[in-house]
Amino acid sequence: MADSLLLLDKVCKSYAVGTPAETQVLFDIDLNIGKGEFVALIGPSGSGKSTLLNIIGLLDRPGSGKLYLTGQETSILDEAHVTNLRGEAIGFVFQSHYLLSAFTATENVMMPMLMQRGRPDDSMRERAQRLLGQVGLTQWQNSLVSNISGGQQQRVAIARALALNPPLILADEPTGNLDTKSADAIFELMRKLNRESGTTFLMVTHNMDLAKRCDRIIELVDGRVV
Ligand SMILES: Nc1ncnc2c1ncn2[C@@H]1O[C@H](COP(=O)(O)OP(=O)(O)OP(=O)(O)O)[C@@H](O)[C@H]1O
Repeated sequence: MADSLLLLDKVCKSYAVGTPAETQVLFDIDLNIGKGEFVALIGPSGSGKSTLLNIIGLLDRPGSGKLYLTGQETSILDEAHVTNLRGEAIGFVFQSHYLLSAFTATENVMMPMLMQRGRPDDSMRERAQRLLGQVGLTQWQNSLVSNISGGQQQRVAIARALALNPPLILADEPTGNLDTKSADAIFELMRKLNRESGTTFLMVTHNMDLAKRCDRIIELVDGRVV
């Protein structure tokens, strides 16, 4: 396998810990994802995919077990360092893309750079426009995102996820709201970016046709990798 980018060692997670409603949803998850891989995460509704993605995305902490990202053991990091690592190492693409509809495509893609560096400059705008070119949106770069199609909005979300050049992109049902043709185009775009730039992708999907076209499928059932 290629160099490891993400390593999970016996990760467990429970909700409502310490209450009568305590429920364990992840059981001893071991996972090793190499640099440059494109991995699908599948499983029935309620199997723990979003919980696992939140833990890998450093939005939630495991109850027990260890998570290494870019070689760093994350459980020993304080909140400030976790936030930094999340910003540097991970780009997020969601089914509802959470774009700012009153802003242009370029402004949306500039947003992570702005949050990192504080004030806008020409190099940010140029990088945002270059990324929009990579996702096929050059002619829409000055459009308000409220004025473009769902598929185009998802392309903006992908460009935004790439803004800080993270080694890992986490995509939660990125094609869930799209028709078959647009879903296929978005998947092929992510595959192309993965091949060209070596960015690692972990994609949660219910679409088996797309999952089969990934390098590897990880299946969760009742909180366990099967
Ligand atoms: N914040 C929470 N508090 C309590 N239980 C939760 C919480 N979030 C999720 N769960 C429970 O954990 C289990 C796993 O949920 P999760 O959302 O991770 O599954 P999923 O595989 O992503 O499902 P889907 O495909 O429907 O999104 C479910 O039984 C869910 O009800």
